[in-house]
Amino acid sequence: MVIETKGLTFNFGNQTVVKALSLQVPEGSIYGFLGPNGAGKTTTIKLLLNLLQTQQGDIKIFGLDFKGHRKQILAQIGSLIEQPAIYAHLTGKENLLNRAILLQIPESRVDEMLTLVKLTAAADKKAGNYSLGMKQRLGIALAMLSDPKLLMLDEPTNGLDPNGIIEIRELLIRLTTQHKKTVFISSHLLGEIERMATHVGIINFGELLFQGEIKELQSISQPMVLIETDNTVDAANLLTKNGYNVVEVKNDHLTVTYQSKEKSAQINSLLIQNAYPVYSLHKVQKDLEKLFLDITQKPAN
Ligand SMILES: Nc1ncnc2c1ncn2[C@@H]1O[C@H](COP(=O)(O)OP(=O)(O)OP(=O)(O)O)[C@@H](O)[C@H]1O
Repeated sequence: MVIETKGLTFNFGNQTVVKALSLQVPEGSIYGFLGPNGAGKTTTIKLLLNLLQTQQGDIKIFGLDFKGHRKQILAQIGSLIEQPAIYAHLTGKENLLNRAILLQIPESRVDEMLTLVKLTAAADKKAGNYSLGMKQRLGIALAMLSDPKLLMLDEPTNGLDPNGIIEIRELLIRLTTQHKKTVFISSHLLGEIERMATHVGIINFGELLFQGEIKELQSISQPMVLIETDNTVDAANLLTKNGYNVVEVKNDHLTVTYQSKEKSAQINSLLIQNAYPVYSLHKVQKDLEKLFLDITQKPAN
């Protein structure tokens, strides 16, 4: 594991904003850290970067205990929290050169980073004139300059247009697949994360509600059978009497929990034998957006 926390807890005054968090971020993953606004994502990232002092629990990064290996660990993490620290009056390239000199990194890395984030053509433009998406990419280039193993990004696509979002997504996928990095990215948008993440952690009110591979999240969403018919209330009664779990009754359709394809065929026969016309019958997977809402709509304690 690249990041492993146990019982990580943090309070602001008497408000517990991170509750006994046990994160497991595998090497080479894009780990999407999902949660609505105020869930505790930024606080968690700040704890992982030692920008906030851990009050309770343990953090291991690269297999090393944070306590005792702080410097060694932080030297291998690149991060982008809120706005990137960019000098608006300097060009993109000058911003990178400045940082390279400061960190005693060979200047050749600057051109490599410009290529990586696809800013070569805009290298000599003032960074103040960059679009938001270009600024974010320059921020990622700055974070990657020292060639860290782990990149931590706090809502890097906030405020970006769809093209800007796609560019960041492609960049992060390149970083993990071609450059063997691990990316930890927070977001409140599931749709955005599911297109790139390999692993997901879902946090709400400081608590981890789900953690696993993206496909596990998809598989825990129960599929349904949607049936288009008439007299839906009566049809629903018939199905219920025959042991089917009807979850929704609308004017023109019914939704029943999916069990198997044979059971779906039996539903079809049963309705037809009882003179309910079946205009259509198909299996639907609950989309992740809906699943995310279901998981996070847990009331606060
Ligand atoms: N410096 C602070 N002092 C007191 N409370 C704070 C402070 N920073 C954050 N909080 C509170 O901690 C909780 C978690 O905030 P945090 O910023 O970690 O959430 P988040 O998931 O990153 O949300 P967002 O997407 O809105 O940034 C919120 O209730 C917030 O109001």
